[in-house]
Formats: sequence, structure tokens, C-alpha cells
Amino acid sequence: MSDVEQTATGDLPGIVVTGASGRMGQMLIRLILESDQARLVGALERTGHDWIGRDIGEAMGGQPAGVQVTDDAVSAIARAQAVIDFTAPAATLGFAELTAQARAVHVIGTTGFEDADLAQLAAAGRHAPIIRAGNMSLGVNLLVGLTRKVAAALGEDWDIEVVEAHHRHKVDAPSGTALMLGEAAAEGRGAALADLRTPAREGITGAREAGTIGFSAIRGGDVVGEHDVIFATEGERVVLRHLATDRAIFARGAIRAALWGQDKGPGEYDMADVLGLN
Ligand SMILES: NC(=O)C1=CN([C@@H]2O[C@H](COP(=O)(O)OP(=O)(O)OC[C@H]3O[C@@H](n4cnc5c(N)ncnc54)[C@H](OP(=O)(O)O)[C@@H]3O)[C@@H](O)[C@H]2O)C=CC1
Ligand SMILES: O=C(O)C1=N[C@H](C(=O)O)C[C@H](O)C1
Repeated sequence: MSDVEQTATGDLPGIVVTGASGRMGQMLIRLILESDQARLVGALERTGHDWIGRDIGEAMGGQPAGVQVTDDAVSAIARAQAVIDFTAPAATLGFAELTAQARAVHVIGTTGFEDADLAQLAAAGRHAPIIRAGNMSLGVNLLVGLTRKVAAALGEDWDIEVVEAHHRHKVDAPSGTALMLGEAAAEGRGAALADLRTPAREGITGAREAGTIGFSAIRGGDVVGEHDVIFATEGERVVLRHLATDRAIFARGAIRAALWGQDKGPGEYDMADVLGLN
């Protein structure tokens, strides 16, 4: 039976993973291959990558998985009920167009988007469901709600700082998670993050402006992802913290989102929708 016939008759949603050789790509593929709720129907890499044409299981150093790594995104996505995408903003915008055309669910974990990119994703979301979150873990999505509540409960004399640490390979800052937490804190204060955000400090910055939300980023070694939201006032501090020690938490969230999205109409969703936290 061809791949296309299998997709038409298969019971389980077929998932394509983009950035298949990446840290998240490999974790996703491992978990989808182990899953009894989804099937791997494609593994995408960019043209020229030395995994193209190889079986993805073997390329990852394991048993054959029966899926060859390809750079043919159009054909791969045409076979998919969902695309899980942890790559880079430029790549994700391209995949969003193809996924919208295929009317498949697009689960986006990629971070580092500019406002113009988000407008393009909104356009794609008018044709098929997009589920996007800077962090797909249950713990962080719970922390977002806590951050909103604490920010609302504490007045402006409590300064808010978001501090994050990640591995040496991470290319964007602040992290997508830090921005989610900052947005929640701003919402708790009844404002938009754009109006309160103070970027990384350097030099003679002057004293801290009341009511602002500061961001600091540490990069080093193999840190999977650590986030603190610090509420500081005269004489005391409250610190809300999430520590990720295994990328499986993000991959499990993304697979759950791909399955959740199967009966959803076009639109933009996030992990709070998937987890029923809204
Ligand atoms: N939302 C969440 O829960 C999480 C989000 N992330 C985010 O996911 C993204 C990926 O992270 P990570 O897996 O660590 O990164 P990696 O660099 O390990 O993997 C990225 C993958 O995407 C591929 N890629 C990059 N650019 C393109 C392109 N233009 N076209 C096709 N493929 C491309 C890379 O290929 P190549 O190697 O050839 O460049 C690589 O295979 C980041 O934005 C990160 O912040 C990460 C963890 C959790
Ligand atoms: O790049 C990473 O690794 C991670 N990126 C996400 C982010 O930008 O917050 C999520 C997680 O922290 C790991």
C-alpha cells in the first residue's frame, strides 16, 4: 500500500515533523514512533541536509522507522493530518502556507517571531487550525496563569522581572516562554506587554521605572530551560519558577496539541486551549 492510501485508510492521525534532525525534531519523532495515538508520515529537513533520503529511525541511530527524510514539503504535508514544527521563524512561515493549503493542523513551537511574522501566521490560521505556544509544557502553562494572578494581586510597588536560562545553542532572546510569562504579568496589571517591557539592561540605565517588566537572559551549556518570574518590593520577594530538565515535556505537549486539533476549525489556538486552562 502506498503512503497516500495508508493515510486515507489509517485510523491514527498522520503527523509530519519538520526540522527532523533538530533537538526537538528528534525528540518528537522518537515519541511519535512510540505512540499508539499517532503515526509518523513524514520527516522534513532542508535541501542539502545529509539525512535526506535516509530512513529517519536509522539516521537517529536506531531501528528503521519506514519513513525517509525528505525536503519535499509539499508532498509530505499533503499526506498529513498534522504538522509539528519546531524550526525557525522563516521556515515556519513557509510551512504555515503549505499546512493551510493542506487544511492540516499546524502545531508551532518555534519562537523568535516578529510582529509581521505573527500577522502572516494569523492569515494562515484563517484556513486551518494553528496551535502555537512558546512553551508546550503543562508546568509552564500553569505558571502563566499563576503569574497573571500574582501580578494582579500585587500593586505597582512590586517590581516584576523575568529571568531565563537556556543552552548555548539558543538563538533568540528573550525566550518564547519569558515573553508568555511577561505577557501574563502585563495582563494581570491590565496592560499590554509592549507598554511595560524593559529590554536587557546595560550601561547607565538610570533607576528602575515603576510598573515596568524587565527581562534578562542567561545562555550556557546544556540548560534545557529555566524561568523565574520575580516580584520584588521593599523587604520581600516572591519568585515563581519553572525548571525543564527533559525536552520530552515540550514534545508530549505538541503531540497532544496535534491530536486535540483534529476536530477543530480554522483559527489560532494555544496550549491553554489544548489543556483546558482558558
Ligand atoms: N514551544 C516549545 O515548547 C519549545 C520551543 N522550542 C523552539 O523550537 C525551535 C527549535 O529548537 P531546537 O530543536 O532546540 O533547535 P535545533 O537547531 O536543534 O533544530 C532546528 C531544526 O530546524 C531546522 N531548520 C532551521 N531553519 C530551517 C529552515 N529555514 N528550513 C528548514 N529547516 C530549518 C534545522 O535544520 P538545520 O540544522 O539544517 O539548520 C534543525 O533541524 C526554537 O525556535 C526553539 O526556541 C524549543 C523547545 C521547546
Ligand atoms: O530553545 C529552547 O530550547 C527552548 N525554547 C522555548 C522558549 O523559547 O521558551 C521553550 C523552552 O524554554 C526551550
